Amino acid sequence: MSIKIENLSHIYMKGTPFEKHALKRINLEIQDGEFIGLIGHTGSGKSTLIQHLNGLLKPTSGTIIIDDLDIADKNVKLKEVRKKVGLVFQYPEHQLFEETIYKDIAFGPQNLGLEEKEIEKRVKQSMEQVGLDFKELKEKSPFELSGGQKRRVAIAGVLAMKPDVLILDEPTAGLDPRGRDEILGQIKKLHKSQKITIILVSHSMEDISKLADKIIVMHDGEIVLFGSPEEVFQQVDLLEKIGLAAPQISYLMKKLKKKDPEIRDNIYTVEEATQEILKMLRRRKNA
Ligand SMILES: Nc1ncnc2c1ncn2[C@@H]1O[C@H](COP(=O)(O)OP(=O)(O)OP(=O)(O)O)[C@@H](O)[C@H]1O
Repeated sequence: MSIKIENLSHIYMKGTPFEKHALKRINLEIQDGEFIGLIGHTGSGKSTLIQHLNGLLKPTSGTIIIDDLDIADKNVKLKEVRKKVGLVFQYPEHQLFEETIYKDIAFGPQNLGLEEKEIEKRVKQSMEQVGLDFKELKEKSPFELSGGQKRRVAIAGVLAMKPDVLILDEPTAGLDPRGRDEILGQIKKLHKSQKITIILVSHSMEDISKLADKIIVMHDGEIVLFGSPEEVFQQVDLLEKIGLAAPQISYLMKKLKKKDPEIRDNIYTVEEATQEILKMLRRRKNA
């Protein structure tokens, strides 16, 4: 499902002393099935942008067309928009409230008025899609699960609505490295198997670079970069100016790899880069 945003602006508390121009004439086109990473500092406008995509926020001006549907149009029902676009909020496990995992995931489809048989099918499928065992876990309380598993239940709840676009706001926030890897692995699998459009919001260039086909970089309410990871990483000066320095490491390590092919791929942190450079120096010493 394609998304086309034209001249989208959003001003919070317009006309008050607290007025905030959170989105400034955003233009963006996302193609069906793309995996998009959305990155930017706190306050750059990421959450404001994604909340427009499922109708939670209305534009101050501009249009958002999702699959030929102008979702800002007053006549378009929010229920229709939510069926197309699933949004997983930050810390979605805080919104789990039913006594069993089944009931929690079934909540959305029940609201759609689906038959019990279809609901069960969807709960089962969406649990499988996030790597949770249906039989073993369906009657358990969500609160018996680990942080990462709870989050997967919350994601399954959104998947059970069968959205064409899945937006995840900081899905790895607050998880330990294992939980992070699990969630990212599941999201990657999901994209591959379901071919849905995914927008992954993150502060971590590392997470995003591992998964996304294209990266959107936001700064102060504007999209300052939009392109493949390779294209975005090459804009070293701009990224440095807005304080997103990490991709520089990846970019420089790629350059270094041309001189020493044994350097491994996908290095995004200072620690990893240091390790690889030390290994490279050792290799040279032993050569
Ligand atoms: N409900 C609101 N009322 C007023 N201002 C708001 C509101 N929500 C966000 N803002 C402001 O709008 C700007 C963009 O905020 P937004 O939450 O979209 O940024 P973000 O990039 O998602 O940040 P984070 O990474 O912290 O989630 C910020 O300056 C923020 O303070």
